[in-house]
Amino acid sequence: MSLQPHILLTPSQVSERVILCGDPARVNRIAVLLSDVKPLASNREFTSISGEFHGQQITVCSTGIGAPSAVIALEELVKCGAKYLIRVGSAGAYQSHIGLGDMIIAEAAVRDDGGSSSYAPLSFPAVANRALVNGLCDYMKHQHENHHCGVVRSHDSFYIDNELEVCRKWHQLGILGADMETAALFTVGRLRRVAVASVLNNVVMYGEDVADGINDYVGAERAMMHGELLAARAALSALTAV
Ligand SMILES: O=P(O)(O)O[C@H]1O[C@H](CO)[C@@H](O)[C@H]1O
Ligand SMILES: O=c1cc[nH]c(=O)[nH]1
Repeated sequence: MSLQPHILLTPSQVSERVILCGDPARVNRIAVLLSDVKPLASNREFTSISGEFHGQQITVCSTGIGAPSAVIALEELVKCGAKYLIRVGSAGAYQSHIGLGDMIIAEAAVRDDGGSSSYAPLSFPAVANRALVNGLCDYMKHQHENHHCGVVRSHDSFYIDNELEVCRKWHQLGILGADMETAALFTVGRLRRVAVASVLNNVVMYGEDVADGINDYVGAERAMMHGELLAARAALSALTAV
């Protein structure tokens, strides 16, 4: 099969187990957890490497911001043979008990994004793969790290005028936090018959607690960097357990 037009990868370069992350810079931060790391490609928002973890080949690929580019990456990776994919992302919390650097493990996602709607009506649920979710939760329990399993919301906009109102609505409905890609990845992954999960590092406290976060800026920064690596470790553990 030919070179994929956006990720610039061929099937021989992609393993069955894949970590997806939004930020291209995160790819190299995740690389420290792998051995035998090889840079693969870098085009637009899609930066990729391969490496090994506990004897398994792993591909790490960034997806940029938002559902459209995340789904392009997913589709092209699946064409190259990816079968198990975990998003290692960041989120903003919708609940005040979720601290900075805490893990949010998405069991399902509210489809407030446009990307997933191009594929399926809103009545189609965005649900994670159960085996991968169990793997992520098992890892967190084993490490005694703060983690929260439940439903997240994926959206398309950061700067809408009624942001506070929207956050309050989803807070009241018990949604754990927000990102921009999880719902589309779950929806399209399900349609393409591949296993997808998402583990999100909380980088924004829920509204009422923002002042506390700013007062402890250094502590907050440390917690979030710890959270990013913790999410990646959990993803590697879950990917190599399936
Ligand atoms: O940290 P990443 O993976 O980029 O994810 C989150 O950060 C970006 C917004 O700043 C969005 O892509 C959102 O989903
Ligand atoms: O508040 C946030 C932080 C990261 N990603 C989001 O979508 N929202």
